Amino acid sequence: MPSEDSLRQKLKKRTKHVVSIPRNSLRTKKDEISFERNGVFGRGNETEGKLKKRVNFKGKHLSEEIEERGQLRILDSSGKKKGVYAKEGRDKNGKLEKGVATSKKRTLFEKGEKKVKHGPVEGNTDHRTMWVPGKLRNVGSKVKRLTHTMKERKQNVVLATAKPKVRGKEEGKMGFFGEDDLRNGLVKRSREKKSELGKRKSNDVVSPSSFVHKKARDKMGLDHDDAETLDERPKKKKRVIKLDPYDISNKRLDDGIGVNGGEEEKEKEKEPEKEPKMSKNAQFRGIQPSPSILSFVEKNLLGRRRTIDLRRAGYNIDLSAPLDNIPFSSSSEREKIEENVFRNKLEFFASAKVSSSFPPPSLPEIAFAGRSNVGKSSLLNALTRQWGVVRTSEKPGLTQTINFFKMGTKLCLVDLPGYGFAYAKEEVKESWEELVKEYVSTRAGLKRVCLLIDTKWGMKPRDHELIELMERSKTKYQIVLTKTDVVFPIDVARRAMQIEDSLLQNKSVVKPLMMVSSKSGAGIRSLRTALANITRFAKRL
Ligand SMILES: Nc1nc2c(ncn2[C@@H]2O[C@H](COP(=O)(O)OP(=O)(O)OP(=O)(O)O)[C@@H](O)[C@H]2O)c(=O)[nH]1
Ligand SMILES: [Mg+2]
Repeated sequence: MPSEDSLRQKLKKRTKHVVSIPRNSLRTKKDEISFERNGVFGRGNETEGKLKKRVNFKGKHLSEEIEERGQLRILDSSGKKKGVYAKEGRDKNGKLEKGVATSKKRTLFEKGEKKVKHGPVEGNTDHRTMWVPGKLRNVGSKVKRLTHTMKERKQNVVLATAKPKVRGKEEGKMGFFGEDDLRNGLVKRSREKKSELGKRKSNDVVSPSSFVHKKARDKMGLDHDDAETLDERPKKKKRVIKLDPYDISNKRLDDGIGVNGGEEEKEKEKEPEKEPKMSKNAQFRGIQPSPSILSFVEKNLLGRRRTIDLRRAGYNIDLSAPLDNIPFSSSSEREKIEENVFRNKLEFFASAKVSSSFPPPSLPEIAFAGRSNVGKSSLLNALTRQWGVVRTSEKPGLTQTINFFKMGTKLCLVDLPGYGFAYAKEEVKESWEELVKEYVSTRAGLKRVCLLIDTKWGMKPRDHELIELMERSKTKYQIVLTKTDVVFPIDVARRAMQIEDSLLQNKSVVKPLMMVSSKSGAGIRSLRTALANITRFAKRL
């Protein structure tokens, strides 16, 4: 077996040659130990081991080995950043650089981000490139921190306008930022906004990761879409003007409401009520006055009128109130009162706080009752045209006693205290009310009670109370609407119609309902005539 022996010897020689040659020349024992300490070989890097084997097998010189290692490390460095830096600490001869491959270097490994601050390893730009994403991440986080407040302020705008445009590569790139942002926590409101956007684009969503990226892009506000912004704006509501079908207050009387045969009235009556429950105001606006009332309102120029209308109607508007003069009359003519009774001087002769103080009934009496401030005292002055005899006031509750006034020797006018709201104590007001009730229900010689109702407000519960009382005591009463000058003519007619309808069943009420204005004098003449007739047929007591 000489051939076998020779082969073995050859093999031994080869093995010795490979192992013995390079160690002393390229690497000292110290270096080896330091490498092991640094953990390059000690970590059992598989790639390193393979490389070593392969190089040894190829029988190359170790200087070449190092060079080759350097190349391979660059290729290998994609997932082994630490290893790359450790290896960077060597020079071309395989020795470690001063202060790099030592413990300082190790600390740099541990604080990965600091490496960038110290600068990349010389002569290895590829490795610097490796850390670019990390660097960007740092920059991104810093920017995020600095602009955090600003983002919060502008968040709504950014989120509303953010829309992912590009996918694939860019999406992956953006993932760095998006994940960072998500880690740092998103504001609740932004999540809600983005979820809305996500919902809207549910068809586009491919995977949860892409959704995360999209959210991140939304947050960063990198992509903008104007169309999206427009969609996010709150839509303006269209203004809807509701028309009250019953409100005809804007219509003028000469528009023919109810006057021209009342065709519209009939049509409206046929129509079934769409709204079963109407407000009181709507009900009032739905009242259709009778033609007789409307013509009376027009004839007496009742309601709020323009001065030009009064002038055209022939009234001398230069005369002081009341304007109950006849058309085209002069100042002297105004002094004439057609009714003999009201031409007499008005004289106060008695007042009573209690029924026992009432003067003995010697003349036919006409009393003026109503709520406080309704214009009772003013009407007395207007009727007699003797302003100042009866005291009036803007303050409700001026008249606190029953005041008796004589009109010559034929008639007695009685001014009653008002009821309802007044500037007086409750007990006092109650006593007035009781006195009034007693007077209207028991007074002998009382021919008529003019129950005054404010045209604007209409009848109130206490008015109904008094009416019931007069109905029971069979006292004749007549409704007089006052202050007609403060409302529209159509509303005067409506109020008159409303009250007439409500009193249809009453027996003691005297018709027609009267409408006056002590200020303008409208309707005063008609009322005066109506009251004068009472004295004409009244028997002297
Ligand atoms: N616009 C307008 N105001 C009036 C009219 N009649 C009276 N007034 C005013 O209403 C207020 C009250 O008038 P009065 O006559 O004192 O009322 P009253 O019913 O006697 O009041 P009491 O004595 O408190 O019960 C006064 O400021 C009057 O000027 C009217 O026809 N038109
Ligand atoms: Mg009064």
